[in-house]
Amino acid sequence: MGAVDQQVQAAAKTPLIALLGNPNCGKTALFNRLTGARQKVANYAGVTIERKEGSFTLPGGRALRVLDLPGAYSLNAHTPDEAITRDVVAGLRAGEQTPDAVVCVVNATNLRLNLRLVLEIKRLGLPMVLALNMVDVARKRGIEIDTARLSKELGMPVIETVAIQAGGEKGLLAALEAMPFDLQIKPNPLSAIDAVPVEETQREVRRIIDATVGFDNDKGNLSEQIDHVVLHPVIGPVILAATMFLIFQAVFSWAAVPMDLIKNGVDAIGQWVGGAMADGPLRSLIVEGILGGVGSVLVFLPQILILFFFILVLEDCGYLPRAAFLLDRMMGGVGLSGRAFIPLLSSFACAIPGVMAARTIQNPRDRLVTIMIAPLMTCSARLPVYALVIAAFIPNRELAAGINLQGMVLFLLYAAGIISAMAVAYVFKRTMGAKGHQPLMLELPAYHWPHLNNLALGLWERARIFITRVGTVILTLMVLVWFLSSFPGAPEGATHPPIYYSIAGMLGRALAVVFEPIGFGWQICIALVPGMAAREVAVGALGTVYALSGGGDDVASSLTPIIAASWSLPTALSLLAWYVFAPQCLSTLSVVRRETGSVRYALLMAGYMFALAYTASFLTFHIARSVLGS
Ligand SMILES: Nc1nc2c(ncn2[C@@H]2O[C@H](COP(=O)(O)OP(=O)(O)OP(=O)(O)O)[C@@H](O)[C@H]2O)c(=O)[nH]1
Ligand SMILES: [Mg+2]
Repeated sequence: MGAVDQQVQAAAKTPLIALLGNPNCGKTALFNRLTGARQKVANYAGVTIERKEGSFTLPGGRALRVLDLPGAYSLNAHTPDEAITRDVVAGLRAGEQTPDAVVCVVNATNLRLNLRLVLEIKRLGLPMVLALNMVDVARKRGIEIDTARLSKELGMPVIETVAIQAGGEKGLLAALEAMPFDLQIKPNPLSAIDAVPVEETQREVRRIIDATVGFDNDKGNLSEQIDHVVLHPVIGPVILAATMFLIFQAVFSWAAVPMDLIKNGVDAIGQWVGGAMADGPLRSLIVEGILGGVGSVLVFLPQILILFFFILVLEDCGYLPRAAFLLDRMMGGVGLSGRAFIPLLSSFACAIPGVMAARTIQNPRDRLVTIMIAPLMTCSARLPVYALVIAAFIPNRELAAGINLQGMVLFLLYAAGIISAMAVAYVFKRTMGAKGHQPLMLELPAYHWPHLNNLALGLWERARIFITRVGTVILTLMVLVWFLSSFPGAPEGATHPPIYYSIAGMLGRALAVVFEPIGFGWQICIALVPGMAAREVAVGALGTVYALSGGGDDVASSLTPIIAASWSLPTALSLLAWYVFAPQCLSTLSVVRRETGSVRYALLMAGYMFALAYTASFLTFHIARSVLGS
C-alpha cells in the first residue's frame, strides 16, 4: 500500500466530530482552541458561513478530526449557511463523511434559545457532548446552572467551557477521551426531527430550564443599559454616523507618519539600487518596474490597517448587529433587509467575503440584491487609488477643528458608493417585483471589550493578505506592465518618451479613443487594463508608466506630484467617479457566478457597473470642466 493510500485509510478511521450550535455561541473560538487554527471569531451571528475542518490529538494520544460549521437556530434551515450545517450533520452532502459524534456548543447565558437545537440534534441519534460555553460570563451575571441535572435531563455529558481562555477546553478534551466512538453509526433521517412538533420541543426546553437554571440575581444587564442609548431612535443614528465619520478622518490623519516611513524606505532602496547598478533594462526593471510600482502600492498598508482596526473593534464588541438594527428601517425603504448590513460591511474589506456572507440572508431575492450591490461598497483595493488622487488634488486643509478636507473627500467617496448601492437595490427590487418588507430577526449579543488577541490576529491577517498580494499578483502584473511599457523602444527621431511607442503605449492610445470623452489620456488607459485583475495595480501601473515617461529615480514617492502636474482636476475627479462604480475585479465576478449558480448575474453585474461608471465619469468630467472653465 502506498503512503498516500495509508494516509487516506488513516483519515477514514480517524473519528470526525462536528461542532454544532446557535450562531455566536463560540464554536469557532472553541475550534481554534482545539486545533490551533485561526478562523475568524467575532461578536455577531453569522461569522462562519462555510464548513472548516481541522484536527487535533487528545491527551491520551487519539487523533480526532473536527468540523466547524455555520451556526443554526434549528435544523429546519432557513438560510443557505444553515443548510450547509444541516446537510453536513444529516449526511446529505455528497462525498462528505457524516460526523461520528457531535459537540453541541451552547451559550450558557442564553440556554432558553439554545436548547431547541440541542434537542433536535439529539433526535439524529449520534453520540453527543454538550459544551456549556461562556460560563465565565454566566457566572459574572449570577446565572447558576445545575450541570449534573442538565446532563441527566439531556442524557449526555455536559462540560463547562470557556473557549476564549487558554485551558478553557480541558474538560471537553477529557469528555472526548471517554467517548466510545463507533465509526459504523449513521444519523437518523431528518424526518426524525419533524416527527415532534415545535411546540412540544419548546415545552421540553422550558421544563429543562426550570429544572436546571437558577437566576441568582440579574446584576443589571449592562448591555441593555448601553442599548438604551445606542439603539435610541435619535441618538442611535447620530452615534452611528459620527463613528463612521471618525473612522475616515483617522484613516488619513493617523496614517501620515507610517506612510512617510514606508515611502522614504522604498525611496532609499531605489536610490541605492539606482546608484549601485549600471544603467540598462535590469536597473529600469528594478527601479521603475518593481520599486516604483510595488512601492507605490505598499505605502497604503497603514491606511488599510487603520480602517481594519476600527472594523475589527466594531465586530468584536458587538456593535454590528445594532448598526444593522438601526439601518433596517432605512434599508427597508429601498427594499433591502437589515440583514444585508453585515455582508455589505464585509464588502468594505473586499466584495468577495461580502458576497459570500449574503448566505446568511433568508429571502432569496434579498440575498440576490445584496450580492448585486456588494461590489459598490468601497473595497480596500480602491483605497490606494482614492488616496493617491486625493493626495494629489485635494489640499490638506483643516476645515474645522479635527475635520480634514482630504478625510472629508474620502468619506464622500465611500458615501457615494453606499448611496448608489441603495439606489441600485431600489431599481433591482422594483424590476424583480418588490415584496413587503420582512421584519428583521436578529440576535443582539452581549457587548464585551474587544479581545486584544483577536484584534492583533485580525490586523496581522490583513497585513499578511495585503503584503502577499503586493508580493505576488501585484508584483507579477507590475513586471508585465513594465515589460509591455518598455518594449519595443522608441524609433529614431522620436518626439515622445519611449513608452509612447511601446506595446502598452499603443494599447493605451487605442483605448483612449473610448475613454477620451471621460477625460482619461493614454497613460491612465494603460493602468486601467491590469487594474482589472487587481484594482490597486492601477496605482502601481501609474507609478511605472509615469516613471518611464519621466525617467526620475525617486519614483515611489513622486507619483503624487507627477499626476498633480499632468492631470487636470476634472480628469482626477472623473477617475475617482470611475473607481466608485467600475467592476474592476475579475475574482468578484467569478464568486458571484459561483454563489448565484449562474453566469447571468455576473454578466449583469459587470454590465450595469460599467454603464454606471462610464455615465458617472462622463458627467463628472463635463460638469467639472464647465464649472472650472477649463
Ligand atoms: N467571554 C467569553 N466569550 C466568548 C467565549 N467563547 C466565545 N466568546 C466570544 O463570543 C463571540 C462569538 O464567538 P465565535 O467563536 O465567533 O462564535 P460562533 O459560534 O463561531 O459564531 P458563528 O460563526 O456566527 O456561528 C466572540 O466575540 C468570542 O470572542 C467564552 O467562553 N467566553
Ligand atoms: Mg463561527
